[in-house]
Amino acid sequence: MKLSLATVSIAGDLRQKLEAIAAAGLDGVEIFEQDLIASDVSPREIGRMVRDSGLEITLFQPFRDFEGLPEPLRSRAFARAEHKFDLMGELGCDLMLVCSNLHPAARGGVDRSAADLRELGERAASRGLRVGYEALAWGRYVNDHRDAWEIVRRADHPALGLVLDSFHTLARGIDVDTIRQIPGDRIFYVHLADAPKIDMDLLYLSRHFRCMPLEGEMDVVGFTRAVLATGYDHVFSPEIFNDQFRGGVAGVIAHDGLRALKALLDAARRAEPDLPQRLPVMPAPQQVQDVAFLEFAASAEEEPDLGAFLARAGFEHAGRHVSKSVSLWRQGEINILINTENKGHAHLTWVNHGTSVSEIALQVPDASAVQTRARELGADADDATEHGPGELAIPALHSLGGGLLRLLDDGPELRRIWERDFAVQPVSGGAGLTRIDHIGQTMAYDEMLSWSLYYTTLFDAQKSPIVDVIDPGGLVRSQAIRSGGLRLTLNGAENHRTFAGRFIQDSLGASVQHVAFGTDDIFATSAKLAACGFERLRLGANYYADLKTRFGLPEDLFARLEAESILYDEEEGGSFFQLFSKPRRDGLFFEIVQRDGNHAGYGAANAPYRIAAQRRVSRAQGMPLR
Ligand SMILES: O=C(O)c1ccc(O)c(O)c1
Ligand SMILES: [Mg+2]
Repeated sequence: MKLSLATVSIAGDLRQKLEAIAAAGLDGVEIFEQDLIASDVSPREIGRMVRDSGLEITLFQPFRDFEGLPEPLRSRAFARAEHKFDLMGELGCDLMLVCSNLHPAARGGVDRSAADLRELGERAASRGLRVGYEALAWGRYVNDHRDAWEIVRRADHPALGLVLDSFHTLARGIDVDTIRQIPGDRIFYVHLADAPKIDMDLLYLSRHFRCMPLEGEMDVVGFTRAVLATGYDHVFSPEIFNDQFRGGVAGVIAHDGLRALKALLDAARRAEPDLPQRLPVMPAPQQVQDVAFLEFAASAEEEPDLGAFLARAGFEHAGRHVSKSVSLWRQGEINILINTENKGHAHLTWVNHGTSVSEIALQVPDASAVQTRARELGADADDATEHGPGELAIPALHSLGGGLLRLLDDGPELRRIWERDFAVQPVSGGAGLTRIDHIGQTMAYDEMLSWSLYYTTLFDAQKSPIVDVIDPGGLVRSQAIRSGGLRLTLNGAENHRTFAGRFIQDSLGASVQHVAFGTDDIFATSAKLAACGFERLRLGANYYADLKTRFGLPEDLFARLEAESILYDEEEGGSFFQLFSKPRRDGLFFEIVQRDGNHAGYGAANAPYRIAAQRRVSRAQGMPLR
């Protein structure tokens, strides 16, 4: 089995694309014709470049508008194909994709198409080449893999096979199990792509919104299982037409491609253990149990200010690291570290991003198995575990954006972290914050899919549909991910005029912008916070005027919400209370939430009003927001 990537999936000129695909560790590359024609490198030289970088060319594509044409178009199509066969000889590629015809003059008819493709197969075979036929979801006569297969079956030529593409099958809602009846050796190639569930013209959806397998909402695992069940064991190749990918960082997207492929094959193997192929073996994805701690990187000068921000939220100083300049702040089950070391990862984070979250530590069932899975999925885990003599070696991984994920478990070593690495003193109850409810990470919108892929492939996690949040400066898209006790909200900012976008610009890259803490009694917490000097974000009167009529809240409850600037939301599962701190000058803020019943949301309906209020505060503090 070979893992490949189509050049159309990433940004750059052909040379840059090949470098990125090779560096990501894929086995092969599929040359999209436009990339070749646009290049000033000769086909022979391209072939050499590919092989020199350790890759092979898995496919040349697409050859369009071929089958079912009347003369003289038919003869011209064959002449065009012969020219492409010459080119493939120079490239050193033996498989060409023919996609189903869109030409207005094309005629239907299974036998006519089968005859044309049979002849093309014969001509290809005479040069030692092969042809694969793919049904485009918007093909004029052929738009279903079952019809494409019937044509290939009737053409009955060894050099002609079928190309399957998860997008075309899944976007049309075709039962993937129909693939299981196709003999595996008649499938010549498999394209993989996912997409969000948006109801729109399929050609437009395909050309702009495809994404890597597992990044969207289609059942690409079911598709892949059906393909594997046929015995197919050749190439799997993401072919992603995506507006963000075209302008993204090629190396990152190529890396995502490999990660998506490996996680996809792993998911298929777990769902269907009897599959005949040798598939990548890695530890199972685990559910996170809890957030064990968060570490902020700061300078010694800035530590008092951050400490005061924590103290105003009810945190108490609870001890220090035995050998490093790291202080521990506690409340309920929550542990927050402030690291002011002048070397190591935290220091680097501070140098690059200023005061910001440098590590997220997660409690998992088996930390070293998570680290192994991450490595198998291409995460860098080697130099991440910094520790002094006599201190615990806590497994860690580099996550995206330069942060570290630290992994703790209940094994005999790691469960001793607080007694071994810290001198801890007891604290009182603070303001009643019990645990970290969720962590809000802000990134550029075009990086958001990479982040969600990272978390959802590493852990046993579910993602919620993306919601649009309107900031007066632009759109921010928000994606919630949950794995057991870990809830994340990824906020993708489209520009730097939004509150989130401004934060990315100021911190020079993606980072944690907010931490939400849970309480069991928002009003008791609110009173205690007031006593601690918590600076709460004030919502406008218009918000409360609307809230009053939105839900039938009792008068006294509503009055308290308004007086204490607590936001409210409701869904079938229960109610949700939110209270925000004013943002710091750097844009970081805290949120306090109470979930009643099974409320699983994040107050998306309130987000635009909260953001507008935050912008007012930040502008008053001198942050240059329009
Ligand atoms: O959008 C297209 O035209 C196109 C071309 C080739 C493919 O393999 C495909 O899936 C789509
Ligand atoms: Mg395709």
